[in-house]
Amino acid sequence: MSTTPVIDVERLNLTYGDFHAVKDLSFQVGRGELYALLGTNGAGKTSTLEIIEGHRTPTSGTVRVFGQSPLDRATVRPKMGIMLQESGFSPDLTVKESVRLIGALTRRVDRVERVLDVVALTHKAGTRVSQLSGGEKRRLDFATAVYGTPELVFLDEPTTGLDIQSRDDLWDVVDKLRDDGATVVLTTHYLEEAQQRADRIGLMHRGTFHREGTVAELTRTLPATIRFVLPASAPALPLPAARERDGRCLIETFGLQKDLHTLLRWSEDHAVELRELEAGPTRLDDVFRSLSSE
Ligand SMILES: Nc1ncnc2c1ncn2[C@@H]1O[C@H](COP(=O)(O)OP(=O)(O)OP(=O)(O)O)[C@@H](O)[C@H]1O
Repeated sequence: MSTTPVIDVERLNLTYGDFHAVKDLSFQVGRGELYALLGTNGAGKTSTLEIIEGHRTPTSGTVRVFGQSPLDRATVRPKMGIMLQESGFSPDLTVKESVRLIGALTRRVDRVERVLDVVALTHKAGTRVSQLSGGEKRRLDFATAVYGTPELVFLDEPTTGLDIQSRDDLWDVVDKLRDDGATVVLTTHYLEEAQQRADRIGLMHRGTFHREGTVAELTRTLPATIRFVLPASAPALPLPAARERDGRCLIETFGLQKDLHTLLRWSEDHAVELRELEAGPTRLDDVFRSLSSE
């Protein structure tokens, strides 16, 4: 089996006039991986993806997709399924005509009926795009990533506007694509989805990676949290805690189990109820907040 990464980005730079949008970015995505490119607004995610997808030329650096320049569109493009934030299908086309158009544009082979079934739009095949609901439009956008079972799939905010059932359905389809060997690059502002789904995450901030690694690697550097509400009459806590409004307390710790044990024993000894008690490891949201405040 080939060990060449599906995506290989080396010292990528992009400037818009004198604005340096992507700065010396390097990363690789291996075959079969789900890689989430996350970041603050304006971090440079879209710019980076546009270069990898072959829509934009970098100012400097090298990008290889399947070992080739993404600007070599005739070779690389048929292997990519790109679900943009908005595909821009003509509002006058029907759903079926739009799906057929994907086949013509990507030059991949598939059956339109199969794709309609996979994205649950068979019952809307004859409906014009202009008459679809927001979630249905999003499922039609998703057809671009499904048509012809591409080897590399880009999902740009794929679940925005989808109800919970449609989200689960979409992820089931993505799982199937991955079972067939597809590599997936995801961008999303739903950090929980990235945390659950991604093998690795690149966290961008101001044009460069702030952190990169597995979710475990990203969260390991931050303390776990214990949150609860304390009655006003409670005696002094056994551990240092930040006091927030209305008796809310926050303990940050690298020894979650030990500190939780200390706290629970203290509450029992003093007959103090810790209301709304929550304890858990750092979530990706917390990593993001620490980033935004830098
Ligand atoms: N065509 C352009 N001309 C000039 N500046 C641009 C252009 N496109 C993007 N930028 C700037 O480059 C920076 C990176 O933009 P980009 O769209 O790549 O960020 P992003 O991480 O995708 O952001 P978001 O999460 O807000 O969509 C931003 O500051 C943006 O204003």
